[in-house]
Amino acid sequence: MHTALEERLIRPARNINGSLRLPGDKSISHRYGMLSAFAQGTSRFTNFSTGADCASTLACMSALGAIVERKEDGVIEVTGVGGKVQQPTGPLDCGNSGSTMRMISGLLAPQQGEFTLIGDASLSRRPMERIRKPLTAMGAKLMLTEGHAPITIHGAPLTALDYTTPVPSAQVKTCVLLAGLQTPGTTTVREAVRTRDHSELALRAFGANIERGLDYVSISGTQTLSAIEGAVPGDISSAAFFLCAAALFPGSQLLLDSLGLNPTRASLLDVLTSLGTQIAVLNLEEKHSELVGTVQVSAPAEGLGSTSVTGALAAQLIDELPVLAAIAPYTRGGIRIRDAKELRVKESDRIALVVQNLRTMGAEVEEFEDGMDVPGGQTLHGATIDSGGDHRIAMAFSVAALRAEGETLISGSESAAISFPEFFDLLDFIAER
Ligand SMILES: O=C(O)C1=C[C@@H](OP(=O)(O)O)[C@@H](O)[C@H](O)C1
Ligand SMILES: C=C(OP(=O)(O)O)C(=O)O
Repeated sequence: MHTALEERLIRPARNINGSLRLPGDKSISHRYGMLSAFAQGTSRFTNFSTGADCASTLACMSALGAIVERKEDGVIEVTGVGGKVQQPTGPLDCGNSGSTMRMISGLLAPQQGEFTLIGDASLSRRPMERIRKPLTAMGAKLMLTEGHAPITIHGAPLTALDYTTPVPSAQVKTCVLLAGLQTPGTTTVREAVRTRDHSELALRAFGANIERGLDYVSISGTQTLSAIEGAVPGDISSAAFFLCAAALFPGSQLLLDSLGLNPTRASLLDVLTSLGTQIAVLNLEEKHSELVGTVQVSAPAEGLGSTSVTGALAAQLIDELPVLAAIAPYTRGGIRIRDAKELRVKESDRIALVVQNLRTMGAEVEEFEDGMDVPGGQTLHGATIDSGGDHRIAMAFSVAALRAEGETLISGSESAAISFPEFFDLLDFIAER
């Protein structure tokens, strides 16, 4: 089936002003959705992610026997299967969501039954060998299609594993932990760069026993999870678009409340600070061990400076790099990004698409295998942006468009709904024209 791409016109803005509360974090919602569906009892969440990716997770978990009820005001209730999933009647459709496919594979590998996981064209191009390897080492019977989806799993009892992840990936870490949860003995995941730790925090919240050190996390099997109630913190990766937009306009004032500020996710605030943006964090509290707070941003009168994102920082900021690169031409000194090769295997090749779209808007940019150099002090013009069906590219260039000369058309703008369906309405709300 071929569906026409939607186009969205973005006009330049004069300023960014406003106060917002954002929908729930996508990464946390995936984990709460998956774990509550697997646990014993009924869980209840407010501010669950409104994105299509988390809807894919919930749909897969329903097909596996969980009862998912959507109440008013973004509340969802999930009654779990109590540790044993049902055999689904057809393939589990993970849509566009790498998180869903990789994490559910770990959950299902030790379960009884046969499961097929499929995804859309973009997800079917993404690397899955990274989960096949550790799961196979645990004894799982898991077949890929030339390294990709569709994935077929013949569930079987597994043996515990001590695994060092070759690429920084919280999805792979979670996949192994979810298999370890159901496997006798202790399963350990070691990582050179500490990736987002929502799974560790969520597993604990659901009652699992997890041990962790600076560079490892261990889970002992077999454990039963119990239902929880909670509020999902606002999504900082969605907030990134508005934080970067505000940083572009001296005189802007943006306040985001109930925002997730987990230290493994909040490095963007440090990077924006290093560029000269003033950021205040207020009302910090913890919800199921996740830090939540209010963030107030205002841009420097003299414009943004320059910065370099490399090493562990690049891995921790991986989802925010497209928007950082998209605002880089408007800084005074430019932004250098390296060690971000993983960007090439996301929903699109995000290095290639960012470079292509920056050039379409008239920017000078140098592409590297693992990043890019974007010089500062540039003037961009409006253009037609190819989002490649990638939500973060569509939203990143909507932000770049706010400071461009002339209007910009975002082609494939509907992809924003993968993580942030409210994006364009909220952008209109805070952008003064
Ligand atoms: O665990 C998660 O929720 C995610 C981990 C990251 O992917 P990788 O695990 O592939 O690095 C990130 O890019 C993705 O948006 C969400
Ligand atoms: C890479 C992303 O998600 P996923 O891997 O779950 O598709 C993303 O949201 O930017």
